[in-house]
Formats: sequence, C-alpha cells, structure tokens
Amino acid sequence: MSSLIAPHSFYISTSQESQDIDARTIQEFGIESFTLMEVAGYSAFRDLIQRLQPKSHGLFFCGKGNNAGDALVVARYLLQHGFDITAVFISGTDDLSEDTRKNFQLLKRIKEANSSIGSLTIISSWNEFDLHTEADFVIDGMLGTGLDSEVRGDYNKAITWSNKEELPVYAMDIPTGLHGDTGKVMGNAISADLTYSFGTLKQGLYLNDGPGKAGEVIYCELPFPNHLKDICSAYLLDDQYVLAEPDRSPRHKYEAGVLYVVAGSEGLTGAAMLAAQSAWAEGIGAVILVCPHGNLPIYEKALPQIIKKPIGERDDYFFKEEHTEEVIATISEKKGKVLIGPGLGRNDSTIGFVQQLLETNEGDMLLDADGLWCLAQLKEWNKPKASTWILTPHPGELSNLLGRSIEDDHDRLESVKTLSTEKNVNILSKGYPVILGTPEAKAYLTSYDTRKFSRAGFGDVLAGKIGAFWSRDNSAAKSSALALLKGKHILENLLKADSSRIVEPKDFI
Ligand SMILES: NC(=O)C1=CN([C@@H]2O[C@H](COP(=O)(O)OP(=O)(O)OC[C@H]3O[C@@H](n4cnc5c(N)ncnc54)[C@H](O)[C@@H]3O)[C@@H](O)[C@H]2O)[C@@H](O)CC1
Ligand SMILES: Nc1ncnc2c1ncn2[C@@H]1O[C@H](COP(=O)(O)OP(=O)(O)O)[C@@H](O)[C@H]1O
Ligand SMILES: [K+]
Repeated sequence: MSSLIAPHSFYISTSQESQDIDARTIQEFGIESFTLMEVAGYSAFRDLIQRLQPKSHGLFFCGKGNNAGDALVVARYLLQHGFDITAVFISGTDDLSEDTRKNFQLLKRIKEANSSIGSLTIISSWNEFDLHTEADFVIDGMLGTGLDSEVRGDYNKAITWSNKEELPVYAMDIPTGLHGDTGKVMGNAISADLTYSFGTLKQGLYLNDGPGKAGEVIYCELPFPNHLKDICSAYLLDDQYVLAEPDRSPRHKYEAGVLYVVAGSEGLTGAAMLAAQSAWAEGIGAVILVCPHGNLPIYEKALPQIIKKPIGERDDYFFKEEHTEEVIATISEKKGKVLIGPGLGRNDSTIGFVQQLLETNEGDMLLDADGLWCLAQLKEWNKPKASTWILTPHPGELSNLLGRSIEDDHDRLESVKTLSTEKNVNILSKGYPVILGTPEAKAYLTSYDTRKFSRAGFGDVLAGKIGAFWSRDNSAAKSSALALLKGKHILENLLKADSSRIVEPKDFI
C-alpha cells in the first residue's frame, strides 16, 4: 500500500458521490436532511460572522433546491444578530424543495416573533429585484451540486449582476454555474470570494475554472459517518497529514538514502545538475550522477559534492544503446533509487538505451522529462513487476503517454487515475493543480498556485527532491507529496519577503 492516508476533512467528491453520501446518511444512518442543512448553514454562519461588518446588509440569492436552504439557515442566524436580510428568490417561491420551504417558513417566523432583530425583505422573483439595491455582501444559494446543464433563465442575470458589482460574494457549497465535477463554467458562473464546501470538498472547486471562481475554500464538516465518505477517491494534498507520517531515520551513509541520477547530454547538462543538486540539498547519503563520459569535466567542476560515474568512452556526450549494461551494473552497486530523464536528449540511440534500461532494470525508477519521451515512443510498455515507478509528466508528456490530447483538467484527472491503475505506476501530473495518481486509483490534488513553477528547470528540481525523499524509503506517493510541499513552502516564504519576486529553480534547491 503506497497511498497516503488523508483525514476525512480532505476528501474530494464528485456531485454524484456527495449526493450518495447525503442519501445514505439520511436513509441508513438516520440523520435527517433538515438536520444536515441546519449544520451546513450554521457552520457557514459561524465563520461568516467573524468576517462581516456587524449588522450589515446581505443579499441572499436563492434558487429552489437545497442550496437555497443552506443560505436561508445562514440568513436566520444573521437576522438574529441584527443583520438586514434581503432574500431574493430568483425563480420564485413556488415548489421549493421541502427543507428549503421549511427554512423559508422559519425565517419568516423568526422575524414575526422578534421585531427588534434585523430587517427581513423577501423578493419573490428576479424581475422584482431593484438592480440599484445597496448591500454589503452577497450570499450565493442559487445552485449547488444539483446543477445539471448550462445555467438557465434568470440565474444568468443574477450571476451577471453580481459579477459586475464589487460586493464580496460568499458561495454555499459551490459557486453557482460551476460544474461540481469538472470545474467548468456552465455558460455563466458567479465569482465568489469564498466558498463553504459542505461535508466534502467538491471536485469542481479545484479543476479548470474552479480555483478562479471559488476564491478561498472553507471546509464545513457535516455529520456524515466517515465510512460513507470512503467512496471518494480524490483528496486535497496537505501538510497536515503528509508531514505527520514519520520519516525513517538514517543510520549509515548508504542508508541515509542513495539516489542515482541518470541524466544529461551535451547542451543539456544543466538539467542533470539541477536535479542532482536539488536531491543533495535534502541531506541524503549520496547522490550519484551517472553520465556520458564526455560530459564529466563539466560536472567535476560544478558538482564537487556529487559522486560521478562516467559511462562509455571519453567522446560519448549522450547515452547510447551500448551503455545499457554498464549503466545497469553501476546502478546496481548500492541499494538506491534511480532518477532517469533530465537532459537526456532524444537521440535515436538514447531512446534505445532508455527503453532497454526500463525493460531490464528491476529496481525502482523515477522517470522524468526525456525519460518519459523515450518511454512514450514504445507502442506497448509495462514496468517490470518487482519495481515501483514514478512518472512525472507535464501535460504534453502525459498526452504522449496516453497517445491522445487531453481536453482539460477534468480529463487529466480521469486519465491519470486510469493510467496509474492500469499500468500500476505512480503518476505526478504537472499543471494547475498537480495531480498525483497512485496504483490504488487514488488521486491527490494540490490547492496552491502551481503556475509560479512554470519555468524551465523547475521540473528538474522537483524530480531531484522526489528522488531524494524516495531514497529514504518513503513511499512513492509520500515522496512526491513531500517534494511538492517543500516547493510550496519555499515559494510562500519567498513571496512573504517580496510579493513581486520572480522565482527561479535555483531558489528551490
Ligand atoms: N441533505 C442534503 O442533500 C444536503 C444538501 N446540501 C445542499 O444542497 C445542495 C444540493 O441541493 P439540490 O440537490 O437540491 O440541488 P441545487 O440546490 O443545487 O439545485 C437544484 C435546483 O436547480 C435547478 N437547476 C439545475 N440545473 C439548473 C440550471 N442549469 N439552470 C437553472 N436551474 C437549474 C433544478 O431544477 C433544481 O430546482 C448542495 O450543493 C448543498 O448546498 C446541504 O444542505 C447539506 C445537506
Ligand atoms: N513544488 C512544486 N509544486 C507544484 N508544482 C511544481 C513544483 N515544482 C514543479 N512543479 C511543476 O513542474 C512544472 C515544471 O516542470 P517541467 O515542465 O517538466 O519543467 P522542466 O523540465 O523545464 O524543469 C511546473 O509547471 C509545475 O507544474
Ligand atoms: K451556490
């Protein structure tokens, strides 16, 4: 088992999975849907009251489904705290869902019973809403996981109005118009400053348009029994559980981790250097750079700490098929992991070399950059049974491996899950978000802005770090996660010191 164990608060669900968990909690566990709605709305309220100006005026945009019910619960609590509430029922107040109708009644009753609390105004359709209404914030309770097509009717107008106003928008569960699974805007979507995701994190918040539309995401726990959430197979990557797993403490130099870096060719030695230096900086026992002999003089000068193993003849500047045996003998000398790929080049003979190595080497391998390119040239490929592989493709490389183009990040997520399971490999798919797929069909998604790393060399640094953590006997998934989060922390610190800083790969070594 190589997966990371995420706490239930980091579970990501599709809309169908959310609906199944809701339904089973109600039917099998006996917690009523009205109670779930109350908990959802109350937890959003608890957070919101800390953010809002006391007794300010909120516009509550409501649809007909349960998403509106969540908003109406929030409205009831805020009303009692002296806030002025305008509830706008975009498509009327007829045929509201049962719990939403109940909450609508409760909202009216609480106002009737208490004249001293905030004011309550009900607007029964979008047409009746005065577009010049002055308010301090918007609560989006129009559509949640029930969205099933492009946004229709007056919801469209309400979204456009809200996006033009400068008011802070707080979305219930998912911004209206955003698809819960794909994260795509369904014709039109509200731009939220903050989204309260109830019970599970909704997948669409992290894919495609999701991060741009959702703003900050706050998880609100619902009384779902944990075992019902286990139908989810995606998780948000977070320090809280990744760093909590114990690291193996080293004893001897060669037990403190050995990483072989099979990399570099003439003109591309920089990639090999970045990967080797990045691994060495993690404090492992040894980084052994396996290189074509002709490139040795460059590394001798630039990488004194790194052990070099020159391969072939003095005038070999790239790897060739005839190097395979020598390389296998070299990487078998000490127990360690192998990173292959940075700066290898795409010479025909190099492709043959990589393919032979991948077919015959039984050890654990991390394939990056040109290593992946060589792999993708094979019509059929499978890793040797005994070995564990980590592949780190950027979108182009993933597409080569799949033999087709990738439509969007939702397609990327599904493809990564399928490929990692079918091929029994770990895949770190680069992009925004980074998606880490494991052979157990689990996927871990990053939630920070990975676009800052889109410069030449960041992939080499990342590969070096994954290799370093992996060489210390961490699982493949944990090593990948540690390397990603290491980059995230360094980025945060650099930006804290200077928010306009342009970051470079060497800052991350
Ligand atoms: N027990 C539960 O089911 C819980 C549900 N919760 C909330 O309920 C939400 C899901 O509620 P529902 O399943 O009632 O669905 P929604 O409230 O998201 O929306 C359903 C309504 O929207 C309409 N609709 C769907 N697509 C549309 C489109 N493209 N244009 C215009 N109208 C459209 C449907 O006709 C239906 O009336 C969650 O997102 C969450 O906010 C929470 O209260 C927690 C508990
Ligand atoms: N710490 C990190 N966290 C998230 N993503 C990262 C991190 N480091 C690198 N990346 C990803 O790696 C990509 C760069 O890798 P790649 O495109 O292979 O570049 P290169 O091969 O030129 O070094 C970035 O766009 C980003 O998606
Ligand atoms: K919503």
